[in-house]
Parts: sequence; C-alpha cells; structure tokens
Amino acid sequence: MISKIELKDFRLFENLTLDSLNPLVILSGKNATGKTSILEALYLCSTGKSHRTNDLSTIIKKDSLFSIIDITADRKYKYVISKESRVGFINKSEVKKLSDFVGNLSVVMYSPDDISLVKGSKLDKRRFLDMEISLIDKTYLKTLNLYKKILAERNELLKQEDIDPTFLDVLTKSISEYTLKIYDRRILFINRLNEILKDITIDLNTENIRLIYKSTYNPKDVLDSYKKHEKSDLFMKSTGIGCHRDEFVIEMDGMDAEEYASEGQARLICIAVKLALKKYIEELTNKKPILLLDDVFAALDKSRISSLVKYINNSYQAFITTTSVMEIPDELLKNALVIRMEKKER
Ligand SMILES: Nc1ncnc2c1ncn2[C@@H]1O[C@H](COP(=O)(O)OP(=O)(O)OP(=O)(O)O)[C@@H](O)[C@H]1O
Repeated sequence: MISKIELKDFRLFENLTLDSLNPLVILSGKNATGKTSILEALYLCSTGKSHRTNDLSTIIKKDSLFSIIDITADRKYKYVISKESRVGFINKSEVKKLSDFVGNLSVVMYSPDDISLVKGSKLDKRRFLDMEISLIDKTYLKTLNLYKKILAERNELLKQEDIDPTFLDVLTKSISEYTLKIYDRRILFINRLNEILKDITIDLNTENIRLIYKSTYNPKDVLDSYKKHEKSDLFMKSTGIGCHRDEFVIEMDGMDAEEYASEGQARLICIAVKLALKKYIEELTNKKPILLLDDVFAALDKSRISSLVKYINNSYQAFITTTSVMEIPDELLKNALVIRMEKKER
C-alpha cells in the first residue's frame, strides 16, 4: 500500500507531500488543482510512462530542470525525470535498467482518455496490448523489440533496388515466427480478459463485452500469409501485414462498440476492461494492483456507481479524483481519506 507520495517540480507542484495515506484516498478539488497529476505520478512510477503524454519533458515543472517522484509503499520508489534521462531507484539503489524498475509498483488506471480503447485508432489499441502485456511478461517486451528490429530490416530491404531473394526469404521466415509468438501472447491475454469480463459485466449490469482480435494474416499459416503478401510488399516497399498492423475491436452484445456504444456505455466498457485487467494482473503476478480512477463517476448513473463501489471497497488500495465529494457515494466516503486540493493563488 502506498503510504506517502512526495513530488518535486512535477507539473504544477514545486513541492507536494501527501502523508499517512489510507487504502482509499479521494483527491477532491476544482479543475487544474493537480488531481490528475498525482495519479500520473503514481502511473509513471509503475510503468515508466505517462498516461497522457509521450513527451516526458512536459511533466517537468515549468522553468525546472528535473522532476522527482518519491513513493513509499512496500519499498521506496524514486523516479527522476530530466529532459535527457530517466532514472529509477528502489530503496535508494539506482536500478540500472529502466525495464527492471517498471512493473514493480503495480497500478491499474482508468482515465477518461481510455475511451480510445473503444473509439481510438488501431495504434491506440496496439499500444494498450503491448504496454499491458509487457508489464506482466518481460519476455514479451524482448520479443516485441526483436520483431521491430526484423521489421525495420525487412522494410529497409524492400526499399532497395536489387533485392536479394534469399535474404528476403530469411527475413520473411524470421518475421513470421515472431509474428506468431506475439499473436499467441496477445490472444492469451485477450482470451483471459474476456473470461474475467463475463463476471464483471454481470456485476456492473452492463452489456456483454468481448474483445475480438483482428489479425492481418492467417495465424494458422503465418509464413504462407507473408508469402502471399510479398508481391504487394515489394510494390509498396513496406511490410503490409503483421503484428504492427493488427488491432482489436470491442463488441457490446455482439455489436461493434465503436459504432454503437453511447458515451456512457463506452466509458463503462473501459472501466470494465480495466477492472478485468486488475484481476488478471492479480492472478498472474500475485501482486495487488492499486486502482487509480480519474473522474470515474462522472459518466455513470446511480446503479452503475453502486456496483463499482463494491469493487473499489474490495480493492487493496484506490485513489479517486473528483471535482466534488458530493459525487462520491457515502459507502466510499465513510472509509476514505479525503484530500482537498487547493489552487495556489498566483
Ligand atoms: N510542466 C508543468 N509546469 C507547470 N504547470 C503545469 C505543467 N503541466 C501542467 N501544469 C498545470 O497543471 C494544471 C493541470 O493539473 P491537472 O490536470 O493535474 O489538474 P486536475 O485537478 O486533474 O484538473 P481537472 O479537474 O480539470 O481534470 C494546469 O493548470 C496546468 O497548466
């Protein structure tokens, strides 16, 4: 459980300390008081990445050189971010490889931006798969990086004037093997999420939700798919099929949620997927992920809120942001530490 958070030169905070934290923490305050930034800091310490930007230099407080996030939980985690580098520390010792720092502190976050799981681009969806699977399975990240290397090499070769067919065959065989490995791992992840989602959708009293993986090749014979696509690849001078082109769609009672889900339904789908992810991480890693819920109640009606309360109260620890504590159900408020975020007068 996280008992203390200290931020230095992080986003709008010059120095912030939140101490003696509870299993349930509610961050309440007006817009732009830094509620989301606190969740972002926890997410960064867990995944090494921000959920809202790819450019980590933007998280450093304006006119400062670096940000420091200090978290006290089962161990002490420190993440130092400068414009040029990122360094993680566990119990004051520097962790040489960032990949060994990430994933130690386990969190699952829901943010309104997660709507991209339902309505976003193929890239958004692949990012979700790759990021979440990488955090629970380090060999997946290695496989993915090797895949990207072979893909770059194959694309490079396809751009050449005189293509050596033997070399192309070697790369095609290799990329098809890595594609299958990545496909298998993604399918394993999606199948288990779908199993868990069955119970969660009953509890949340929502439509049936299923993630359906869409591959750009025939997984039963990946090499043959690449061979059949070779002519087009040679013409386009780029590899047109493979894991870098796959995606998933989410079905709601058998219909494509991207087309048919209302705003509220889409948000509920995202919440359900994140709750399923939390359960999956628990099963697989024996860790107890901390729930980070950004503005989670805004989109939900009363009955859905009370179902969600059950999940939150049963979770190991949860941080919830809200612009008004009035939005928070009494069953949560009575157990919560409410931190009121104030805007600094300029
Ligand atoms: N690098 C930075 N340096 C200084 N201030 C920053 C930086 N990045 C963001 N901010 C400021 O932080 C504030 C946003 O904080 P944050 O998004 O955490 O607020 P919030 O309380 O979650 O708001 P909302 O309720 O609107 O979601 C904005 O005023 C923004 O201008």
